Amino acid sequence: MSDAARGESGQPGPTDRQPGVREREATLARLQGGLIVSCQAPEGDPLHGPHFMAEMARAAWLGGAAGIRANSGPDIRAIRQAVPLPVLGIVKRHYPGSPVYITPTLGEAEEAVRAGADVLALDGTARPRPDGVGLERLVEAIRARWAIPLMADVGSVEEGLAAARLGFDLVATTLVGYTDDHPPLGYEPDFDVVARMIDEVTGRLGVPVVVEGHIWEPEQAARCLELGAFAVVVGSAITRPHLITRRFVQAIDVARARVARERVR
Ligand SMILES: CC(=O)N[C@H](C=O)[C@@H](O)[C@H](O)[C@H](O)COP(=O)(O)O
Repeated sequence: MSDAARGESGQPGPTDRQPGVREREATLARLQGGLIVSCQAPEGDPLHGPHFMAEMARAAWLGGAAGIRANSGPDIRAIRQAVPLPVLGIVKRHYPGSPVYITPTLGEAEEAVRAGADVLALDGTARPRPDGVGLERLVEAIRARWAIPLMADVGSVEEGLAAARLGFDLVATTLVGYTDDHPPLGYEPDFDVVARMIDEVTGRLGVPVVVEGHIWEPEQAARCLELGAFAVVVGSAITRPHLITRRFVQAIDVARARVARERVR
């Protein structure tokens, strides 16, 4: 959301100037067919904090990223100042007893919008939210306040269809492998789910699908786009050095064990 859209007080609300249809369409057009780099480092991570995330976003921008996904008001604000790219904003917050943590309530939505998110992403599953407000009502409340494109992070094709019917501008596969609907995934997205999501959500309902999560190779990202994805989001494989290191170490450990076995024979 542009500074003008946040109004003179800096406090967005129903009366603030909002991005027009053209501005929203322009934001989505900039993301279409591109790589969105998720720059996130949770507390405890060596790169945690807005300074590191802004620099990470700058590196992604230099590499040709079309957009950035970022978590928390401070990170979104810093990244927005650092790079001229659309920011998909989320605020992750864990509430006791609630499985929903990606922009779970209106409060987190407000934090992301105030920080300058150009697209707001939120958990688009039907799972219970910490404040008991259902997804449909939350979407209504957000829409009543801000004219910002909304992206639903879902864990199944059914949830993708439901989110598309609720009027989300984008549906993302972010939570596939993280809910009860699907076993955990490794270093590859579930391409069956990706293909079905695109067929159903984009093919039948005309809502663009973003493939996010478990993309570790450039070829996987390219395959998603060939299948008809609107854009792809890559996080860990680009912005989480300790996970990238671990992958190399695991491969080396496997090779070392194999060599040792062959020597014994
Ligand atoms: C499930 C969940 O909370 N996903 C989060 C969403 O914001 C991030 O932790 C992921 O890093 C992001 O989705 C990108 O995925 P990957 O890091 O696999 O490229």
